[in-house]
Amino acid sequence: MLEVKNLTYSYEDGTKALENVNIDLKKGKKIGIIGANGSGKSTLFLNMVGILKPKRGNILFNGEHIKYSKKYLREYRKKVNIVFQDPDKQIFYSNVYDDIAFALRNIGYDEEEIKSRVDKVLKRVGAYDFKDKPVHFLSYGQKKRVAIAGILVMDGDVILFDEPTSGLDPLMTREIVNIIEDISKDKNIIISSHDMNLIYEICDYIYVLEKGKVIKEGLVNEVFTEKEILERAGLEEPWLVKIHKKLGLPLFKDEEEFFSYWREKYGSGIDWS
Ligand SMILES: Nc1ncnc2c1ncn2[C@@H]1O[C@H](COP(=O)(O)OP(=O)(O)OP(=O)(O)O)[C@@H](O)[C@H]1O
Repeated sequence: MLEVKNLTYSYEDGTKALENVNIDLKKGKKIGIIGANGSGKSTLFLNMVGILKPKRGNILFNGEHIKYSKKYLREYRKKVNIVFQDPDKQIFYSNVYDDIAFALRNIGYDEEEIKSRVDKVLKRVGAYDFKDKPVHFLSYGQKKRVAIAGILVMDGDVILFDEPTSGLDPLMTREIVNIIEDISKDKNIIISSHDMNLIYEICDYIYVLEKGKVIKEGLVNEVFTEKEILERAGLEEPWLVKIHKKLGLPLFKDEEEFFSYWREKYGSGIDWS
């Protein structure tokens, strides 16, 4: 599994973007990295996938320090990969199918195997219907699905999502959330965002970044009830947390928790269906 140990990173111009950051993916299946603009989320992700190299500290995968040779990174990115915020950074081919097939062709799979794998991921992200379309005709949300499919087709272990819903309308946001939830059933995922509602809904363990430092980590319910920490990090409480607090209710993560609390307290007098 992936681990970040005492990571410090500074850019060429001297900006210290990360300082002594520790992240352990074993702590949750769906890890959230939250922080305001410029807090270091993207820098952290770029270090985790080996695009940037730590000035101090290490990235460990399955207990071993990652290496920075081309050969090592090619193998590493079959296991750990990133879906960038901007899908245009990720899509290189003018045709959807070819773009997703690219990595598999590079590895040397035969075309039959490639077709079966590509079709499978296209269906999984709801992009099968436009698989033969030129990429420049796709909407932003459709490109986002193609970018996710391009990573998913590698069938790795860990996927990092950098601001996965930024720039999407509510309907497309919901669809991307559903795709991420589905992917998280068989992969470890890590999501960076300043959308607290999204992180609250999806993630189980959270790290809060402020000016390159982790100022808090913990289970969702522990982190999101700490208003001062969120304010310090320049973030807002999720709307659901605000409502819980106003109503004096304990913090429920999902409908199931809410209904079982309600049934226990008030019996089954109300028909919620
Ligand atoms: N190439 C670069 N050269 C110099 N400084 C940089 C570079 N990229 C990022 N930074 C700086 O590093 C710090 C962390 O930036 P980073 O992009 O990692 O934050 P972020 O949390 O991802 O922000 P956002 O939410 O806006 O994407 C900021 O102060 C930023 O200005």
